[in-house]
Amino acid sequence: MVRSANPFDALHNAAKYVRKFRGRPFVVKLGGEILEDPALRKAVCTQLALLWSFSIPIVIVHGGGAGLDALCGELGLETTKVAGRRVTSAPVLDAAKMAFKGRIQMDLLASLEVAGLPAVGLSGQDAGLVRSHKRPVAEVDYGLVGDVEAVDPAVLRHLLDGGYVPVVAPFSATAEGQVLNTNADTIAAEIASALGVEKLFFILKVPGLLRDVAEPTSLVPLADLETLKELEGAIKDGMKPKITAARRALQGGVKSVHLVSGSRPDAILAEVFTNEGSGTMLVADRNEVAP
Ligand SMILES: Nc1ncnc2c1ncn2[C@@H]1O[C@H](COP(=O)(O)OP(=O)(O)O)[C@@H](O)[C@H]1O
Ligand SMILES: CC(=O)N[C@@H](CCC(=O)OP(=O)(O)O)C(=O)O
Repeated sequence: MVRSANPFDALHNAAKYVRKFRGRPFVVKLGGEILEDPALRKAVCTQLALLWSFSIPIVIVHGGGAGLDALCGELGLETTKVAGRRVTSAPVLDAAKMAFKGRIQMDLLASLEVAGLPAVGLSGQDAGLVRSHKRPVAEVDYGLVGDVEAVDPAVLRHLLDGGYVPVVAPFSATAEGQVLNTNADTIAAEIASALGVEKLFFILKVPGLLRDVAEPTSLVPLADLETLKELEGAIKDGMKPKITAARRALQGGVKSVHLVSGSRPDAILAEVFTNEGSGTMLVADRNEVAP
């Protein structure tokens, strides 16, 4: 983070962004690796609490892939992921319910509460928030995995209007009531588009989108839909659904998608309140970004 020699300059600069974003919700997706580390989780929640104290409403979508991998290991269930998405049998879906809506969400709610945020836990199943159908079998049978059909953000709007911070676990449900495991990046992007937010954040363990995943200094600070095509070869594993989701959000009207490190104590604040940012900003067309 570039720091100003004069703290009042920094304050003036931050105030510019506070005026811009006040009252306009951000959607923030927290990845499973961050959630599994209590110190990182605490640092992220502290930064989100600061945004909220500046009257920026927040909707959180959480993952939990790493935690579910560990639980499946303990239960003797095999973990299979294809292109960053989990093949989900009935026993794996049961484990996902225990992990995502149970331990992982409750630990996150506790950290948010301690940071001063009035967080309320729900999932895409609640009040028709994320409606889906079972992903059709093609080269891969993903099992009990949902493809999103529609989002009804009414329940989120009620919570935001009441001053709460909704925290959404990565499930969706069919019209017949079948709960389906659904990638958290996908859910975050669909919710961001449905709410018409300006910014969607993905909080990760890595610094952002990297040209070379083995080289943390190869950060891509800004990319648009064209640049993403050129970077296709570098986008692997869990980054694949994230970039697909980011594209979807940008095409759905979200102005910018930010990939930000949750491993650095002030990376989220730097991304929101400084001109330089800290991670990767994705936009539809870089020629339309204000200098
Ligand atoms: N080009 C890339 N830049 C950054 N990370 C990448 C890239 N390609 C693959 N990855 C991997 O994707 C991971 C992020 O996806 P994922 O594990 O699903 O994160 P999360 O659970 O936080 O959402 C990174 O930790 C990194 O290992
Ligand atoms: C279908 C599918 O892949 N669902 C994901 C949902 C959790 C998730 O997305 O967690 P992260 O954001 O931590 O990766 C899974 O089971 O891992």
